[in-house]
Amino acid sequence: MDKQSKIYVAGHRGLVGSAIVRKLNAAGYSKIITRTSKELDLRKQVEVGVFFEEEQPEYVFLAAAKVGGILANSTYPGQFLYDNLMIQTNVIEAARQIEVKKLLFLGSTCIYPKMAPQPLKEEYLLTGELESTNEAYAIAKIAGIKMCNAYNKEYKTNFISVMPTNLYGPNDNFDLQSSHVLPALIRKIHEAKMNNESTVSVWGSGRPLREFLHADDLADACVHLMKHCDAEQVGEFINIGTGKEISIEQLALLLCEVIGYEGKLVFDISKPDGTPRKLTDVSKLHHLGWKHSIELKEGAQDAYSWYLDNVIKS
Ligand SMILES: NC(=O)C1=CN([C@@H]2O[C@H](COP(=O)(O)OP(=O)(O)OC[C@H]3O[C@@H](n4cnc5c(N)ncnc54)[C@H](OP(=O)(O)O)[C@@H]3O)[C@@H](O)[C@H]2O)C=CC1
Ligand SMILES: C[C@H]1O[C@H](OP(=O)(O)OP(=O)(O)OC[C@H]2O[C@@H](n3cnc4c(=O)[nH]c(N)nc43)[C@H](O)[C@@H]2O)[C@@H](O)[C@@H](O)C1=O
Repeated sequence: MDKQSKIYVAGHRGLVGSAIVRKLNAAGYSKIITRTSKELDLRKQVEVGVFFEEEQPEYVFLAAAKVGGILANSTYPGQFLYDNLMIQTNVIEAARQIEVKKLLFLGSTCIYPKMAPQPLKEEYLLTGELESTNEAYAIAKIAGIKMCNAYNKEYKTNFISVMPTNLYGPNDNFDLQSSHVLPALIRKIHEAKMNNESTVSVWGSGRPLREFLHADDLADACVHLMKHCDAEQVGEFINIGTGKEISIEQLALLLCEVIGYEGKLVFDISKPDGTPRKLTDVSKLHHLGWKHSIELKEGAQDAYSWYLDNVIKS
């Protein structure tokens, strides 16, 4: 991939897609193609095919998807399955038809079995029952991995699949019903502080462990892999993470410190905990020459600053 390559970033307005566009712009890539979901609904196969025929991208970052936290995933499994299957299937097939040089597909570490050994190694895929709260989404993502690998085998494409851990950063989703835990807690703790509330509600027991990677780090890893690692080096897919975990309770306490809130945490056990742990084994990623650089405390401060500058002040 060189600075004149035609690069399509699907989902460019999202948490991941916008980070990838920022990273590519900063590195001097000048031919970046984007479309909003209003301009191009990637669930529509014919429209996707016409777009690829007309634009002829050479590289594709597939960061468009229907994405949400534990409550959204467990409430709308049909939409999560349908939208993600349609989006990824249409884009991967259209990329094959016009012989895109390379495509990077974004999955998620929710693809692993609920009780898989930790840290999660890539070979643990499909070795056990999935976590029920996001099974539909996980099945879609597993189908995407299998499709990229099937196309590499049959059509000799160069399609790589990456499985990031939980992400956060600029352009995250702060809607309290559909978001992930970190942006939800930033908003809830900030609002508790502004409204002088004595408590803030944390869903579940607070005991689950999660790993958090800043979207700018993820974007850096995606560009690194797109530039330097082909399908045979990546293998079936590759984890992207920090290899470090924290409990939800400790995350909430860290965010209270970052935001300057001194009230109490109240745990709402009517909400699901989800999978108890999903810590990535990142040895394969390190072996391919990439390691994260943004630690959680620094990243959380950056995410809160972005929230203040772009959500509160807007
Ligand atoms: N957030 C996280 O914690 C994690 C995310 N991932 C993966 O990273 C990828 C991106 O996630 P994230 O950036 O968080 O998601 P966001 O919800 O922030 O962004 C998703 C993007 O997809 C686009 N999109 C959704 N539906 C359609 C559609 N029908 N047609 C065209 N575009 C569509 C949206 O476009 P528009 O804005 O124009 O509507 C949006 O920009 C996903 O594959 C997700 O599975 C993996 C692990 C963790
Ligand atoms: C990236 C990954 O993200 C999803 O999996 P998840 O990690 O379980 O998602 P989550 O971030 O929503 O929750 C993590 C933990 O945090 C707790 N929690 C506390 N308080 C809030 C809260 O206010 N909101 C949310 N959402 N969770 C909260 C919550 O109860 C749970 O124990 C997949 O659906 C899928 O999208 C996927 O791939």
